[in-house]
Amino acid sequence: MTVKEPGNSFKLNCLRPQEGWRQEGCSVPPALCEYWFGDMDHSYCLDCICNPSRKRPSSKVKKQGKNFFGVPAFLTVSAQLHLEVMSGAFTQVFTFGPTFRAENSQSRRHLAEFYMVEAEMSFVESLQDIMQVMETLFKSTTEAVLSNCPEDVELLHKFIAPGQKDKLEQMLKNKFLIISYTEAVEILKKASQNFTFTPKWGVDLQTEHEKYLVEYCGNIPVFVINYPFDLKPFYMRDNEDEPQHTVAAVDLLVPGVGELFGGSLREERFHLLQQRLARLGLTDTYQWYLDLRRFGSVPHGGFGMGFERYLQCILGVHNIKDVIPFPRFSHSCLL
Ligand SMILES: NC(=O)C[C@H](N)C(=O)O
Repeated sequence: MTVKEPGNSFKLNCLRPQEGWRQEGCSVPPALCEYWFGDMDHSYCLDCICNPSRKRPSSKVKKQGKNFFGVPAFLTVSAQLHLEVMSGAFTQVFTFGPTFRAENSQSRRHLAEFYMVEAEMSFVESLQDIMQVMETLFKSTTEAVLSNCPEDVELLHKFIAPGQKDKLEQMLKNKFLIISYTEAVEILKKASQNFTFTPKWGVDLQTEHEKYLVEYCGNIPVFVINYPFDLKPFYMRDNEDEPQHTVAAVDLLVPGVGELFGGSLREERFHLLQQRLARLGLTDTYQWYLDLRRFGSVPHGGFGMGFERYLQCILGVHNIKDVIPFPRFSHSCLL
């Protein structure tokens, strides 16, 4: 392994297919499964990669020929909607599979193809319940990785991210913090730091904002909850509050990476979902989703966690392209 000065810009090509990847990269999926099957009693669902409709423009990674399926098909951006169907039958479900996003980004945190762990739980009525599962998933998986391959994690920490071990310990031993989106914007407005994007209620948090918030919170992972209604997708549950109208959404921001998990309570109320889809002109596309509510639904919610970002977070690897053997990103699909 070639070791360069910490802080320099380097590629971990040597690590990708060798020990680091095999030990950490490969020990995470079993650790995740152990958590879901063992402690949580979730059912594993395989999801499909080709879907007939797209939820957001970023799913346009590749448009399949119309003739093959008879309808235009797109690569999946999330298994969530299918997991919602399955959670109606099996109560608690999860999946772990490839996900595609056509973000035109060269950033150190984005890939066009990545893996996501997604979970959906029925009879969940508060964000608190979802955050509890996110926090235990993060902590128990990390503890399993640390106890299954301590030497390899130590080696990576020593040469790639000195100080990461202490940071990880802080994350594991402290309770994650919770702030609302509105509080987050207030904190950012009061910051002495000049941001490239001026923080403003109703506008998405940028990477620089997420970084500031995590540092402000003492480098402990922080849940940001209740985002503006107009910023979020149609399936998130309306908090029906005013004057600042929000939905029951939650993102978990972690040191060094920013957003690691995203989730929400889902809108299970037929009339509210129907109005929202109609306003967005999506009624026909999501008729099947609406039917899930039409014929009876239960309060439910879930989340997704980016697998490669999780590896970045626990190992302290700066660039996401260094935790995956064959990274795909805009204008790059090599090998
Ligand atoms: N399953 C989830 O809640 C993940 C969410 N659909 C996302 O795309 O981030």
